[in-house]
Amino acid sequence: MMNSTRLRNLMPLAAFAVVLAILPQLPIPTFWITLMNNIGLASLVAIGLVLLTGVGGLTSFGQATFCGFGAYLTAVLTTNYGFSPWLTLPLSILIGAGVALPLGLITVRLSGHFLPLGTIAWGLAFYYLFGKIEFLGRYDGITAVPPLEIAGYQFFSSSSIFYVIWAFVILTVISAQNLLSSRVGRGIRALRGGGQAAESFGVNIVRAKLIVFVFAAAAAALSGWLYAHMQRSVNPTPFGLNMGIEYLLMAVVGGSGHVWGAIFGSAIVLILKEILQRVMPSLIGSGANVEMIVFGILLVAILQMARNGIWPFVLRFLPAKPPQEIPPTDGKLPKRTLASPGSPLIKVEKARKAFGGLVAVNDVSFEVPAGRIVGLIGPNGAGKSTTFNLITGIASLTSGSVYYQGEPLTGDSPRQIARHGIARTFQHAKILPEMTVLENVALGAHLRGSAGVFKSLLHAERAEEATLLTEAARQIERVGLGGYRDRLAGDLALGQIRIVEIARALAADPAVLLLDEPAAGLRHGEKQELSNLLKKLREEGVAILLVEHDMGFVMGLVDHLVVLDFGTLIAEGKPADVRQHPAVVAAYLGTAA
Ligand SMILES: Nc1ncnc2c1ncn2[C@@H]1O[C@H](COP(=O)(O)OP(=O)(O)OP(=O)(O)O)[C@@H](O)[C@H]1O
Repeated sequence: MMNSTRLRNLMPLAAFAVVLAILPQLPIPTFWITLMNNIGLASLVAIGLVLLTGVGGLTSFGQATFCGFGAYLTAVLTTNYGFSPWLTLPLSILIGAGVALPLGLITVRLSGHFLPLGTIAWGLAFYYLFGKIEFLGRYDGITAVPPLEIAGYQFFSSSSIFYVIWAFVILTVISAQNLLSSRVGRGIRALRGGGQAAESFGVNIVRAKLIVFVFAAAAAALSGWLYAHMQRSVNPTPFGLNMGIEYLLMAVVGGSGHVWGAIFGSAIVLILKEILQRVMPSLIGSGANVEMIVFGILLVAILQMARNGIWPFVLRFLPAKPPQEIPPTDGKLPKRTLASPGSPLIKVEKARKAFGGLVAVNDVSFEVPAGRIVGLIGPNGAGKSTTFNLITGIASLTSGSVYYQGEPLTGDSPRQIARHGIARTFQHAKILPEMTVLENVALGAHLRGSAGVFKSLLHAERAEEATLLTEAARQIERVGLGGYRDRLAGDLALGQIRIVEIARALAADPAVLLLDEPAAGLRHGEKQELSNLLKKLREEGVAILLVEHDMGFVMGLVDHLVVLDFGTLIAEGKPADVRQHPAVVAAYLGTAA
């Protein structure tokens, strides 16, 4: 059964499909239909780029190459070997994805400007490769590619292939939206925030990047396949670096974070180019190629006015998205059996972290037992957050060990550590501001779901997704933010954002909770509620490690205190004893004690 949110989400798509269906029937010059076809082909590539660049944060100038693989494959197989184009359709998509996989494995790990440079390199290399191979007709390419055909009907005319192209665009929009709104998609969307929070909740960052990379390449290869059968010839020119740059421009102008922005951006860029190519020569005289200069200036002006592209601007005039409806479910998520209170869960043994000459954590040892709250305190720069990062695998130990139930965690990635049920919040909150509170918290439950990319593309994971969202909503209620469930997380006050982080950690069904300054920015009453929640979690058997500067909050809550100063453990024990400790009074508590 389709829920009403999903029905409402499908309405614009349905309206768009109806307009498209009518369009070729109207007395429109063929020229405009051909332009629409080109917009459709470009939209496919740009939708891939929205996922890759806008959502995943990976810039690629090389998408035209994947169009080339799709186009050349079908051109060769249909002309030389008599394959049916419908048979080459999956093969073209597969070759795009197949080439993207090793290329992605090499390039997505590159950070900063190396990735865009890498995409430029392959964009150039493959253009020359296509042009040099005898078998591919060198720079002349391959001609006499057959048109698409169904039951004897050949899609020769612009207005007939129009339907095929736009049917594929709509299918690609649906699958892109399905992917983005799934568990896998939340992991992909979290890449923009740097990925650290996502990794701490079990998202495989490299895999998430590869998924968008392969999706974008497959969409581009599909565009190439359609191009070959629309044009009925292929040569290297449309698959070079110039086109790669133009596709990226389309995604950025449209609004690179939005699937609809891709279609919008493709339309703006191609229509603008077309109009300028017609108008400018008659205004200035032909031969000077002035239209490209004006085109460039106009695009820069558009981006100056709308930095995030034009689609977000259009969205302001459209009705606001309705709150996400969670379909009723009686599905259950796996739940962890917690260890008996008092049994040691986390053991930090002679943990040491040196940043060059600075020893941030100096051979520190302590334990965090199940059903206990341990406070980790110390002056600014004492090494508390670094200790957190050592336990959760974000920073690597210089020496020493961290154990979970006697098992060493040393060398494990944050993702592997999260699997044990070790969940955390961050000192500098790492929420995803453009995702709702519900989506942010659902990211915490990532490891409790298992649906993969194919199920997500087809939206066949709806039962599991409903249980994940129900769990996220339950945790949001639990921390008292029920009224903010559908708000964008970035719109919340800092104190509330910290509480969202706690809800996200709780959605992971944690055995150990590491909270980095959770009370910062909270009002008195809110601190009281947080304190009650943490006490309740302790009763349930959760082990809590708490870094906090608010001594009133810490003293009334923790069972055991560990005090660091300049990276060294200077005292530990019951709060009442530790606050009397001369070294602690001298180093940290002073008059606050
Ligand atoms: N990535 C890093 N590179 C170099 N030095 C670092 C790095 N991270 C932390 N440090 C240094 O290590 C020391 C401990 O920092 P840490 O953030 O762990 O302290 P803290 O006790 O959490 O302090 P605060 O209460 O101010 O957050 C500081 O001197 C800090 O400057």
